[in-house]
Amino acid sequence: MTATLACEGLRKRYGDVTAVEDVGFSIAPGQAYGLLGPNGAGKTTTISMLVGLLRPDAGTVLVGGTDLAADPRRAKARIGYVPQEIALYPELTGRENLRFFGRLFGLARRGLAGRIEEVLDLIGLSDRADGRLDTYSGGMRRRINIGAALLHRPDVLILDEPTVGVDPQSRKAILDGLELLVGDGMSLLYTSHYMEEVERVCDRVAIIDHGRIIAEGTRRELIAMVGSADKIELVLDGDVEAAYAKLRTVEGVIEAARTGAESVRLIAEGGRYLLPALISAVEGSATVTATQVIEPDLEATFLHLTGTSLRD
Ligand SMILES: Nc1ncnc2c1ncn2[C@@H]1O[C@H](COP(=O)(O)OP(=O)(O)OP(=O)(O)O)[C@@H](O)[C@H]1O
Repeated sequence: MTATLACEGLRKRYGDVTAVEDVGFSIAPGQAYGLLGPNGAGKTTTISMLVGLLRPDAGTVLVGGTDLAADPRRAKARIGYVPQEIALYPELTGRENLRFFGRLFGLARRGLAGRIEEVLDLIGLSDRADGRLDTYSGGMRRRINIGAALLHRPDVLILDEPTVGVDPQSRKAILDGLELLVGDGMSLLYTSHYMEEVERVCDRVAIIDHGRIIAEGTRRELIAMVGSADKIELVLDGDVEAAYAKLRTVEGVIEAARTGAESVRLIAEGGRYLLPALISAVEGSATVTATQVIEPDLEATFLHLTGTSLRD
């Protein structure tokens, strides 16, 4: 099957700064692909090369099998690009802004009005379409950005950190809308430094750091890289020191630490299933008054691979 979007060996340097080095991945039709990395990791530079705004120093981009460098017109027609900011017209309504972009992109007048209504529905702004842009929240404006990128029915939608600076309500509307689009068969390239968004929206994820992809796979594959151990927090009432000594000996417990006068942290294989054994182990010394099992997530993978936290 031809990939909707594929790139290989992408490189971009700015003087001494290597912004992107040897970046490559492939997005199948209907796949939601996440590019996860901290600020400055090279996400925007990568996207700029994928959409033809920046010429790579090396590497190739294929959009639906068409080489972007050889036939940019044809390749770009299949891409919907949502940059971090686009200039919208504050004195025009949401609908008028979409009409403006539709004409700017060269869409035929015939059919445009109907397509605008479809897009307004997709981005959840049908009932506010006649409001002026300067009365919109930041999140509503971002949704108009997304709508503008969808007008020409692209095969792949590329979004550069679409929820930065967006209110929670719009954030939810954006993520819900993207899930619907993917459900309808659109491919997505989603970049973010919020791992919980990438975990929610994307089937496959590349972790990018210092311009390079350092890990790639399904969410499950990436999380498996940190191993299958869970973190368990226990709050105890009674002789905590004696209980702690007993907990350390329970089979499956890999590490144990006192984290407070009444609390203990354990790292254990299959932590969830170990809880009954832990609770009975401390019997006679203390009772467990609260438990929390924290399963590994992409944040843990990122920490494991880079030694730094995603949110710096
Ligand atoms: N025009 C430029 N000139 C010089 N250096 C640049 C330029 N654009 C980006 N860089 C550098 O390249 C690296 C990657 O930047 P990029 O904007 O692609 O990262 P990012 O992951 O998109 O981060 P952010 O979320 O902050 O935009 C950074 O070190 C940045 O300072």
